[in-house]
Amino acid sequence: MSDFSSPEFPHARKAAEHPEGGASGSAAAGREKLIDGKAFATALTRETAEQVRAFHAEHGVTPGLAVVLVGNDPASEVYVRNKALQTHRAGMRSFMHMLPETTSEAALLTLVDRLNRDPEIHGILVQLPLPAGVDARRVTNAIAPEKDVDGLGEVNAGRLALGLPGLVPCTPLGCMMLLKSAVGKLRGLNAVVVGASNLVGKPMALLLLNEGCTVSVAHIDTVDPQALARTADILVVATGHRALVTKDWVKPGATVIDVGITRIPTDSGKTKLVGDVAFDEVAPVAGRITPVPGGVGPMTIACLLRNTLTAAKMSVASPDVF
Ligand SMILES: Nc1nc(=O)c2c([nH]1)NC[C@@H]1CN(c3ccc(C(=O)N[C@@H](CCC(=O)O)C(=O)O)cc3)C=[N+]21
Ligand SMILES: [Mg+2]
Repeated sequence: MSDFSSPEFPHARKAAEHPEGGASGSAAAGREKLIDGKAFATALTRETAEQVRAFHAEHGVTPGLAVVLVGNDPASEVYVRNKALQTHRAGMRSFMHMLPETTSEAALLTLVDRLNRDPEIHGILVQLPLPAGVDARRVTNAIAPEKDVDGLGEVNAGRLALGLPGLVPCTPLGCMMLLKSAVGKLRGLNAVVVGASNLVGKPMALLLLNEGCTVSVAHIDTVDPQALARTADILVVATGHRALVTKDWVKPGATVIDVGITRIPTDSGKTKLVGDVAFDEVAPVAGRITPVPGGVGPMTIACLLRNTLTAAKMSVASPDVF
């Protein structure tokens, strides 16, 4: 069971001490500055796989994750591609529901209800965004709280706000693990979160607050987000605007976590992923920084698997949480 007020991150040391495990990003930045999310995620998933084996040996249960993808949003497809691979790598079962763009809200609610009742499924994730005309809040909230591995339903979101144990949204959880690994003690530090989405910005701010940071959130109506960002010891950027954060936004020595993923075309006619941070100019100023790709993205998936295992454990333990 994860605990918002004192999460334990057993691999923090491992990943921090072995940052050479295949991160991308600018070599000029100095590899010691890079926070290697990919290596950290690999270690975390390896540990999850071990726990899945032990859990199966004890209870005869294999954790199962259902993913519902409606339409063909490119960001969601990146996620699905990596997720299916990792789920099997962790020894879990994966149930994929790829539905057409025209799927109705009623059909989605019926599917979620069926998944809620299915004893082989311990985690349910409905990929966002959902098509216009579908009430995403209604669908997300229909997921049973004990299977809500995205942590986006009202029960888990409320528990996070109250500092109680629950299922924590995967991307913010992954960011917290990377921060603990890179920074160590967070208590008393100034943290600025740029972006206030329900998926990342808001839960991120709450996790940082629960760790004793002084937290500010910059959003679309913030008058001078750059000046606010410059006060940050910890800067988390999750806006979806590529290269928004330039070196003038960053206090020297700050730890920078880049949650953005935008796919852009390259000169050679291929595509590549870029973040919300102008990496090449920010990296020399920052104390530590996550690359894109190879930073937060892999951690999101590793945390989804970890949450699915947590949900499976709760299903056999008659939890007092929900
Ligand atoms: N309900 C819901 N929950 C989500 O968490 C959610 C979602 N919907 N919809 C889509 C976004 C996007 N997202 C990603 C997660 C990992 C990578 C990822 O693995 N990134 C690799 C990609 C490498 C590559 O393919 O090139 C990296 O950054 O290194 C990407 C994107 C989760 N999302
Ligand atoms: Mg929980």
